[in-house]
Amino acid sequence: MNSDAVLLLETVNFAAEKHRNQRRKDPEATPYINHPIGVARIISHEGGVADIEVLQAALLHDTVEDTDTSFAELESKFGPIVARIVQEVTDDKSLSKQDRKRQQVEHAAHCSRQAKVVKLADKLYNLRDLNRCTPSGWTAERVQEYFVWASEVVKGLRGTNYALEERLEELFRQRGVQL
Ligand SMILES: Nc1nc2c(ncn2[C@@H]2O[C@H](COP(=O)(O)OP(=O)(O)O)[C@@H](OP(=O)(O)OP(=O)(O)O)[C@H]2O)c(=O)[nH]1
Ligand SMILES: [Mn+2]
Repeated sequence: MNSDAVLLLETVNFAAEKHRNQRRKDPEATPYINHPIGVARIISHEGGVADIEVLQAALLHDTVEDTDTSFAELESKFGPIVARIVQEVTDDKSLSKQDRKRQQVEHAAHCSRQAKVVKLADKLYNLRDLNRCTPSGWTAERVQEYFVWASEVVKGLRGTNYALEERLEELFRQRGVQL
């Protein structure tokens, strides 16, 4: 039995159940699970990273932030390393939105390499999604502000994965945003 394959299916199934009632903000209300699956896929397919714990953390990365999942639950099901990576990429929801955004910029450089890979792929997925279509209710200015803020976060993540950083740089360049 290929235990990595079994583990990944357990993880993606857990994430799918947790995000089952959630939709993306695009006009078609795409199932939310497309996002964590896409982030994990960017890491393996484009980043060339096959670290099972990083791929699991990518699949789980929004479960605590956006569903009823706790870190204790992740730790008991998937172990301390996966739970720690998810914790590193989870915003503190008790803070105001402005403080959360500022904290991401400040914390990026202090994350582990594993967490940095997840954060790079998360930003890459979301920026591509913004290029694909505008979330309901977002103005062009809000989209541009997200690019500018994301570039500030990505600055702290540099030196982690050349392929992902190159692709992010190209997206920022297209928007006239200096990294
Ligand atoms: N581009 C895009 N984003 C969508 C869509 N639907 C949901 N999102 C999520 O919205 C978040 C970005 O929107 P914001 O307004 O900045 O954040 P908010 O969720 O705190 O309101 C991202 O969260 P995140 O993954 O936690 O990442 P981050 O905000 O920490 O970078 C992203 O995954 C969509 O259709 N397009
Ligand atoms: Mn995300």
